[in-house]
Amino acid sequence: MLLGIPCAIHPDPGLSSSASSCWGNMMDVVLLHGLLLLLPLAALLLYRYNATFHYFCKVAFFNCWIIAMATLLSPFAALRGRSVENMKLLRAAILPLKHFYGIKMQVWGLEHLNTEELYVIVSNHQAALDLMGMVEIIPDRCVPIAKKEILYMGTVGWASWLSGIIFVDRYKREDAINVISQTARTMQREKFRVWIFPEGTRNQDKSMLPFKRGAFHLAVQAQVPIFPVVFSPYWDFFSSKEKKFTSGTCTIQILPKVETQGLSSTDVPRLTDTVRQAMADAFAEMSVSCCEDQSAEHPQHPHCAGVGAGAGRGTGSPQCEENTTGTSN
Ligand SMILES: CCCCCCCC/C=C\CCCCCCCC(=O)SCCNC(=O)CCNC(=O)[C@H](O)C(C)(C)COP(=O)(O)OP(=O)(O)OC[C@H]1O[C@@H](n2cnc3c(N)ncnc32)[C@H](O)[C@@H]1OP(=O)(O)O
Ligand SMILES: CCCCCCCCCCCCCC(=O)OC[C@@H](O)COP(=O)(O)O
Repeated sequence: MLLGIPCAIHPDPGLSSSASSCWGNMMDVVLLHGLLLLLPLAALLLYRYNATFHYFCKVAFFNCWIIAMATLLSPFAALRGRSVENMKLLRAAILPLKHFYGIKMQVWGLEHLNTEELYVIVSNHQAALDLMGMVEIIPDRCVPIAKKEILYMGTVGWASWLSGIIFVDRYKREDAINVISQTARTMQREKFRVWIFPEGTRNQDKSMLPFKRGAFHLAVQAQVPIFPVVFSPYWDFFSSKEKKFTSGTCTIQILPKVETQGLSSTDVPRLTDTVRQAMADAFAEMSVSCCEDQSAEHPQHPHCAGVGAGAGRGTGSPQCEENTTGTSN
């Protein structure tokens, strides 16, 4: 008997039709087992040697991790209710991801964020992978502004809502402006910081998109400073166009704060341009050191060396904090 199928092991040429169909069943089972063994092997080989398959596996793992964590942690977050304190759970859930992907995180200028005051963080937005960089530096009591679509992503939406993430409908300008104006009032009252991606969408081009003005209106209305944050280009380890996802290094640079005290809505266009220019300069500088990294055989904190000269705009020297992971692909 094989897996509950009563059957002779060796077929006899003189067997009845029921016996030969029994032999057929056994062959099916053997083939099925063979296939079941071969499939993981084939997947393993594809993962190892096919960059596109590798990319999709890693992206799928990223999404599954977020969904799993959101599903696991939402009930705990729900006990507290909607609260910015739940961002700590979200942060802890995402922090380990860099280890799985072999992504090293280098942070410069973290000392700029070590202040009691409230502020708005603006950063460039390359991919969902930005979440891994965000959790490296996100200060206490800080919530991102996100597109409303995330709210409808099942438990991910639920976890995001419970963590106090603020949602805007990008296709309804009036509504989005209202949400931002209301945020300006509540961030002072409830003492929280806000993180906005002023490009408004993901962008992996060599330059940043024009900035939306909401973040700057928010900072001016709340009369809080802006901290520009720049993620170095992901080109050497991630590209959704080329379907590339390898291990690599991401540098996060926190630029000195830009004050908004005394500014009004008429100053917003100029403020937006000033901040974008500072970020674009830092991004360009990081792009150079990013490409140098690729060619250098033994880079020794190349980003620190590269930025020390240019990006120490303003206070203090840039702090280079390497947050290294062990694994690679
Ligand atoms: C518990 C454990 C759980 C574990 C699991 C975790 C799950 C993890 C999941 C999730 C984590 C979080 C993930 C975060 C990442 C998400 C990232 C995104 O979603 S990025 C997309 C959304 N973000 C934005 O879109 C930026 C904000 N947008 C804006 O600021 C825009 O300005 C907006 C929408 C308000 C309007 O956009 P316009 O396209 O119309 O363009 P404009 O040029 O900016 O504005 C047009 C006019 O309106 C004025 N305006 C804009 N905002 C104003 C305001 N607040 N007040 C007054 N006027 C305003 C402007 O000054 C402009 O007018 P004039 O040209 O200057 O005359
Ligand atoms: C029920 C199905 C759930 C599927 C859940 C997939 C989990 C991944 C969610 C991670 C959120 C990452 C945040 C992010 O990076 O969103 C992209 C937006 O910023 C910009 O959007 P777009 O570039 O304008 O499309």
